[in-house]
Amino acid sequence: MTEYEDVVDPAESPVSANLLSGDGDIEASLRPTSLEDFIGQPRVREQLQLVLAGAKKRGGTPDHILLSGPPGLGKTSMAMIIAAELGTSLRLTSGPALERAGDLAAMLSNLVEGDVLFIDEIHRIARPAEEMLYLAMEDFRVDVVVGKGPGATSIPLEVAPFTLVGATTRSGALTGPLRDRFGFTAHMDFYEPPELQRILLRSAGILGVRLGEEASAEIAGRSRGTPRIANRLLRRVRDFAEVRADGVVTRDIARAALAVYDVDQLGLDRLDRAVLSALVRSFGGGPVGVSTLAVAVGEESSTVEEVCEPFLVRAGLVARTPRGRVATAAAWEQLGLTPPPDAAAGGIDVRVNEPQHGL
Ligand SMILES: Nc1ncnc2c1ncn2[C@@H]1O[C@H](COP(=O)(O)OP(=O)(O)OP(=O)(O)O)[C@@H](O)[C@H]1O
Ligand SMILES: [Mg+2]
Repeated sequence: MTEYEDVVDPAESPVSANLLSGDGDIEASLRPTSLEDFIGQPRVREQLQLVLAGAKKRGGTPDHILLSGPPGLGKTSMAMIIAAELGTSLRLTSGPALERAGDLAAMLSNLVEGDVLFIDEIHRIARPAEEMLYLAMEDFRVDVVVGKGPGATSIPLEVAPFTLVGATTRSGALTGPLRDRFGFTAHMDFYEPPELQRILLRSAGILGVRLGEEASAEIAGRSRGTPRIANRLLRRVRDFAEVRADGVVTRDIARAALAVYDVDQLGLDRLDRAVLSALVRSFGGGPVGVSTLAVAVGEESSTVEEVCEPFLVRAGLVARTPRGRVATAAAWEQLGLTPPPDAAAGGIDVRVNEPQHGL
């Protein structure tokens, strides 16, 4: 599919479409490559800097690091930066790819001392591989089982000291033993508009887009706190500016382009609005379970839970309660409806099964 087809396809939303996947080469070219270069997440950056500098000073490998947060906030970029800062190589795999323990054993036995092993979507790792990972993380060895039944023997195998970097959009879905083996957890949070603005201006520089200050603020405000969305909107706005104007992205051009793509003032796209609308109109504002909501909008429950919901909660439109998801008064107003007198206020986030954890 060419860029142009991508642009005119009305079924594609630039916001949630492919949010869980990347955008290939362009995305790669926009990745920050050092901690210095990484915009936003000041706490995470400072904490990581200490973890890495401490390990370097001791001449050892740093503790295993877990990066958690919604999609598109820079977890993969950060994993690459960790390896770059350590001056080592990054071996990349993902939870779903590690279906059998043997897949992981092969990966682990190929590691060279100091390597960073990056496991994306680590919450989706299969149980046998996960159990092998415990041992590898703690003792830098694995037991490879050879044969079946009573004749099976387990052969211990040394693993070179490495640093595991795990990324997850659902840290609550990680088992306790796995979570406990990470020495440091970095919680990536949504970005503030001024940070997104800096990211946009940086990306525009790399892509050669003439982006004005006001236009960058306009796009930043509608990027749902997410750099990947900011970069994607920038590319869509650029198309608009090049096709319908002289290529310069002014605030008015940005506004007109975003209107074409159905991205509203809050940055909500069609799927977000469908979720809100189902919650309010079909379920009277809730409480309703996330899987029921997903069925109502014809989406995967994981997409609704990991892509839409974190931002709707953060925007104060949806509250998570132990009994299910509830529309806040702001959600009713967003849809142009009068909230019922008992509508929830924003900012409520009571999660029952997701333990909060730090170090
Ligand atoms: N702090 C940042 N500064 C500049 N660009 C960033 C930053 N964080 C992310 N990006 C941009 O956003 C894009 C998405 O980042 P990345 O792939 O690292 O996210 P992710 O958290 O791994 O997402 P997912 O959970 O979907 O895998 C990158 O291509 C990069 O260009
Ligand atoms: Mg990623």
